[in-house]
Amino acid sequence: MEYQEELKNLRKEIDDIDQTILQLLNKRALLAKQVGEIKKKNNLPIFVPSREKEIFERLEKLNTGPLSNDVIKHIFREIISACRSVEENIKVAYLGPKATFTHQASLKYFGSAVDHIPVSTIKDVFEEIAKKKVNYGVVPVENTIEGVVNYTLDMFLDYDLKIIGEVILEISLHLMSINPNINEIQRIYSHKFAIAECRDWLQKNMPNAQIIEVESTAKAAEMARDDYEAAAIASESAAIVYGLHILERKIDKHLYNYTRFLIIGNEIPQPTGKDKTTFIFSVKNEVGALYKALEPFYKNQINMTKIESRPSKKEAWDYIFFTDIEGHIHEEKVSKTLEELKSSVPFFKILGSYPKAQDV
Ligand SMILES: O=C(O)C(=O)C[C@]1(C(=O)O)C=C[C@@H](O)C=C1
Repeated sequence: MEYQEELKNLRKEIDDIDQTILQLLNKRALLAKQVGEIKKKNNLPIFVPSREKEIFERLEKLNTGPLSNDVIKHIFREIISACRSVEENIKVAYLGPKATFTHQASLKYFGSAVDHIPVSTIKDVFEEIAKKKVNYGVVPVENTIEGVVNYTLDMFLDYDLKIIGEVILEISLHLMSINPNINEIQRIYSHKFAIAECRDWLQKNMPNAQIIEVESTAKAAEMARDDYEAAAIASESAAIVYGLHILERKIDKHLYNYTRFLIIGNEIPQPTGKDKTTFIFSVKNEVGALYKALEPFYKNQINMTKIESRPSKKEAWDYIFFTDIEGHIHEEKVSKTLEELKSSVPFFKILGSYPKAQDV
């Protein structure tokens, strides 16, 4: 009986704390609203990734536990997302349908208090932003197993939009079905990347199943919901959204299966000290042209983290180089080096300077 009294007292203390948290959350939201009014008057963007990053880093330093930094980040992502939504209703288009990995990336980046709008193609994501129907967009750009999503890179040649951020997700692919018996599965639906990532497991464990490619892992889950003899390879959240049983977990069997997504918008975010700049350029078709173009980066000690070539689609055998470097365009060293490159090549364009993804 004594413990009941103790429980009652502890719960009373929790109730009091919840009340204080509730009052403070609303107080925080009202302050954000005032910040939002100043930003609107001065024509500044409502979403400020550099400020959000500063908040997460500060809290990480202040945190003494027992809650982990990951948990704190998760909670504050939602608090900031909710406060932002009091300032403005932000709309984000992502490569749908609901429960794709891109949807998860969008939730991870913006939190749940924005309008996450599914669209059918990567091109539609760019189109919605260009037409100002949404503020931002989320698209996949590369996977550690399957490589670059060329289609996303090509879109930057057709649209004058900026990369404002990136987010990295660990990919775990599961086999799922409305049918709890794996032995009755005749067909398996999934996206071509997911099928390739699970090929070893499929050959070994389900060699007779028919493999059917569809547009996304989420679409696969939706189709499996309506076909009792079928399974889908998709994410945990797709299993939840479409009400499927997970028959086998993590069939991709890759230790490092990550996908990087780009957040697309119109502005260049402020520097945070841990940024990345992405640009594209072409070179003349002559000996040493690429070597000469890249020399300023070596000379000025700027770390180039990626370079990817794609056909320009203007002339046969003419290429555009998609390049990532460390640093922000507002840093003098970076802007000077890029000026140097710009003056020596036939084509150059900045795609964005944005905070590096924190995890991984
Ligand atoms: O500091 C701001 O600019 C705010 O609008 C407040 C706030 C927050 O909730 O802390 C909300 C949205 C911004 O992206 C950054 C931070």
